[in-house]
Amino acid sequence: MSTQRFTYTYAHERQVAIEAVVKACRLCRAIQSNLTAEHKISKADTSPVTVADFGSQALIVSHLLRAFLQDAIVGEESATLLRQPEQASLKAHVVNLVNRIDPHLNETEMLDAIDYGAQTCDFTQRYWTLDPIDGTKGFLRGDQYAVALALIEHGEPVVGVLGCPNLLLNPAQPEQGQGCLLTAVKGQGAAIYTLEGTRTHSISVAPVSEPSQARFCDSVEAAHASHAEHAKIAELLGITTPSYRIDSQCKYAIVARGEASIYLRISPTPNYRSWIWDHAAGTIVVQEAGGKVTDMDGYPLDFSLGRKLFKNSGVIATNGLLHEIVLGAIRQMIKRR
Ligand SMILES: Nc1ncnc2c1ncn2[C@@H]1O[C@H](COP(=O)(O)OS(=O)(=O)O)[C@@H](OP(=O)(O)O)[C@H]1O
Ligand SMILES: [Mg+2]
Ligand SMILES: [Mg+2]
Ligand SMILES: [Mg+2]
Repeated sequence: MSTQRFTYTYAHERQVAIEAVVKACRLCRAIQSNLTAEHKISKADTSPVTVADFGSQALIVSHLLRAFLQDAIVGEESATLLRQPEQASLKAHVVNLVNRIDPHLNETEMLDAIDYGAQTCDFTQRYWTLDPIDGTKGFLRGDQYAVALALIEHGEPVVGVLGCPNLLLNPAQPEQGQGCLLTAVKGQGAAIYTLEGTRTHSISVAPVSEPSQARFCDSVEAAHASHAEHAKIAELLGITTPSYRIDSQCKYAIVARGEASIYLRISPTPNYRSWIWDHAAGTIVVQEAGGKVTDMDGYPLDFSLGRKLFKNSGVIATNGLLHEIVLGAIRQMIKRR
């Protein structure tokens, strides 16, 4: 008797996730091209949020739930601020923007969709995680940002979609213009899609094995990454080219398609633990493009513990070939601290 093993392909999950991110990118693009000072709102932790962050979360959560009614979704934002009576005009603004993309979503449904993402869940089981705008500071500056959505199963990403509205579709052919999606499914590789959701080509990391030839990337914001320590690591590796500073999970995107081979993220804040949505989609995109992602001690990122990567300090993404040597340089840098 022959036994056939059934391999789950996540085809439906990937398609629905792409559709959701396409919608959110349309909203974010429209807002970024008309940004004014009033778009910047400070959250309780003083980090910025905009109408686009709320609108993006509403569109993505509601789209996912139409297909996967039972699924848990963990997003960065909540509707608490929008529900305050004194924020009625802000709320109306978000409803108006969302309705330009999805006219069927009323105010109550929109607020409920945003808050659906603020719930907790069993992080050891299947759940989605969403950063409706990653790199909000970059978004506000008019620079790079990403819409990042991933499906997690048993603590690891199995599907990832990164919407990057300001990243060139194909750096080898800049005339094709700005805006792309990167997608990956566990065991199936990574690919680029247009911002409208059409597949264009598969991608892979750069085959660089000599560290001094590698280009590395890190955060624009000095508050998010220790630029001084990154410079020491680069020096230990013999890298003389300055880092490619780029906001958001676009850093994972450029490693995945070979424009850089190392992404360093050592926080300047001691004991800082990253949010899961800041790394889930980027991690699987880099891994499926042939690269490697770990924390600064070389351990895999563990997405099963809650809203943060509680067991991981720092994040290092490389083309794989350079991973061990980068971890070695980090150990040397730490010894000299
Ligand atoms: N102290 C500290 N250390 C490390 N990381 C931090 C820190 N503070 C904030 N954040 C998170 O950084 C997210 C965006 O950072 P990036 O470096 O990718 O973009 S940027 O260059 O800073 O714009 C940003 O994500 P968004 O809030 O989605 O924009 C934050 O979650
Ligand atoms: Mg934020
Ligand atoms: Mg983020
Ligand atoms: Mg965000």
